[in-house]
Amino acid sequence: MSRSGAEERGATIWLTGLPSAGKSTIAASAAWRIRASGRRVEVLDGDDMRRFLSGGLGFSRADRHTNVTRIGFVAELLASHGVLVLAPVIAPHAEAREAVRRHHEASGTPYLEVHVATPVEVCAGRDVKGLYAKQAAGELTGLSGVDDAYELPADPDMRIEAHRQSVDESVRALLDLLKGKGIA
Ligand SMILES: Nc1ncnc2c1ncn2[C@@H]1O[C@H](COP(=O)(O)OS(=O)(=O)O)[C@@H](OP(=O)(O)O)[C@H]1O
Ligand SMILES: Nc1ncnc2c1ncn2[C@@H]1O[C@H](COP(=O)(O)OP(=O)(O)O)[C@@H](O)[C@H]1O
Repeated sequence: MSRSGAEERGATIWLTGLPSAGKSTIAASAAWRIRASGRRVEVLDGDDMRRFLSGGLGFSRADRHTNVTRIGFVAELLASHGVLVLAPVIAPHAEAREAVRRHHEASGTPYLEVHVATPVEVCAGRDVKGLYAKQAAGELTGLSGVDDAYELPADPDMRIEAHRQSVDESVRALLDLLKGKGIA
C-alpha cells in the first residue's frame, strides 16, 4: 500500500536510452493510455526536469548523476503516493540508475527499468533536436552514445526494440509488462 493509504499502488517506470531513441514518445503515449483508464500518471521528461529541477547542470558525469538521482527522488516521492511515474531520461551511467533503483527498494516502491534500445545509427537518422548533426559538425561534445558513454543496461525489466516496431506496439508491450507486474 502507498504511504498515502490510497489503494492504488504507484510505481516508477524509467525509460533509459539514447537521445532520439523514442523514450519521450513512448512515455507520452503510454501515459495517455494509462490516464484514460483512470490512473494518476506523471511523466518526468528529461528536458522539463533539466529546465525546472536541474537548471544549471551540464552533461558531465557528476552533473548527470545529480540530475538522474534528483529525478529519481521526485519519482519515488510521487510513486509512493500512488502515482504511476514514467521517467524518459537518458541516464547513461549504470551507477546512477542503480542508485535510483536502490532508493526505490529502500522505500519498498516498485521500480522498473525499460531500455529503449534504438541503435545509435537510427537515433542519429531521427535526430529530433539536431544534436547528432551538431556533434558531427564539432559544435557539441559529450553526446551520449557518440563521444560520451552510454552504459547498456545489463538486466532491464524490458528492452524495447523501438526501431523494429511501431510506437503502438512498443506501448502495448510496456502496458502488458505493467499489467503482468500488477502495476497498471
Ligand atoms: N551532450 C548531450 N548529451 C546528451 N543529451 C544532451 C546533450 N546536450 C543536450 N542534450 C539533451 O538533453 C536532454 C535531457 O537529457 P537527460 O537529462 O535525459 O540526460 S541525463 O540523463 O542527465 O544524461 C536530452 O533529451 P532527449 O533527446 O529527449 O533524450 C538531449 O536532447
Ligand atoms: N517505433 C518508434 N518508437 C518511438 N519513436 C519513434 C518510432 N518510430 C519513429 N519514432 C520517432 O522518433 C522520434 C523519437 O523522439 P523522442 O521520443 O523525443 O526521443 P527521446 O525522448 O528518446 O529523445 C519521434 O519523432 C518519434 O515520432
